[in-house]
Amino acid sequence: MSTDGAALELNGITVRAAGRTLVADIDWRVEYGQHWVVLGPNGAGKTTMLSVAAAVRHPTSGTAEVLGRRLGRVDLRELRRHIGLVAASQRLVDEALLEEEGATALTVVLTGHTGTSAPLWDKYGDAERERAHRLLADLGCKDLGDRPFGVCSQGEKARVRVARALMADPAILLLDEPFSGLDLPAREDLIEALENLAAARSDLTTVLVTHHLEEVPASTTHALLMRDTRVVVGGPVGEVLTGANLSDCFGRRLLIHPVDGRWYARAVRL
Ligand SMILES: Nc1ncnc2c1ncn2[C@@H]1O[C@H](COP(=O)(O)OP(=O)(O)OP(=O)(O)O)[C@@H](O)[C@H]1O
Repeated sequence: MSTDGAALELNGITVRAAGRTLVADIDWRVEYGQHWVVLGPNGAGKTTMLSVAAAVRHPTSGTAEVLGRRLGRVDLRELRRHIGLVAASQRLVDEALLEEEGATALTVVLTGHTGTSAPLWDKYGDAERERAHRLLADLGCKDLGDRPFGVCSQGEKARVRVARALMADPAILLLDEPFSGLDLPAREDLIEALENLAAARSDLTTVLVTHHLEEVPASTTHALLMRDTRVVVGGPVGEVLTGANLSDCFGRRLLIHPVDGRWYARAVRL
């Protein structure tokens, strides 16, 4: 896949459903190799916007180009092969099936190669198995290969999901609230794994949707803040993650503390 132009370019996109506007007039450009975080209150439109970026839904108006392909003019299934997506909405069906079958963590990662919710064994040779093992190791869970996915902890599952999304060697990795339900050590392990991934694969583009500033990896290069269906501000992370911008975005006076490349937030008590 060519890496000319932007990894993602949304021009004036609006998404409407059931008589409501879910996102309105969004302009957003993500260059290859950038690592974005998208923050904003519940219902701001983050997941809706990410579903356009993931080539899962079309905008109602405006244009969306993902990896240089214009949505509406390309085969979405083919395009999705180049997009790694980790999102609760997309995982429910797949994972229930895999857990029922007693699939191991390695098998779950292998299914990322075929983009299927069941393993297609004749498609996985030694090279794919080696790659799946390597990805598990890269995500800090090299000993999990033989463990049934169903018994893995929430933190282990979260990292296996990222390994699965990377199995098809995507050009862009989209993560929608990958930290939800994780305890503090599991969250920190996943953040470290994402930072290591960014360091190891300089060509990979990532977009992370999260609710918590504490979950923004130090490898993040850019931030987009959303509120009420719209973008409040987007740009280099150091310029965007300020107390003034986040207070504006969340509608509360917030203080932001950058520490060692990470960020912490708290409300100002009146
Ligand atoms: N298919 C749909 N039909 C009607 N309303 C929808 C649909 N999908 C989403 N919405 C609504 O659109 C708004 C934006 O939803 P979205 O999931 O994009 O927000 P979000 O910023 O990701 O929120 P959260 O942080 O709570 O996950 C919400 O009010 C949601 O209820």
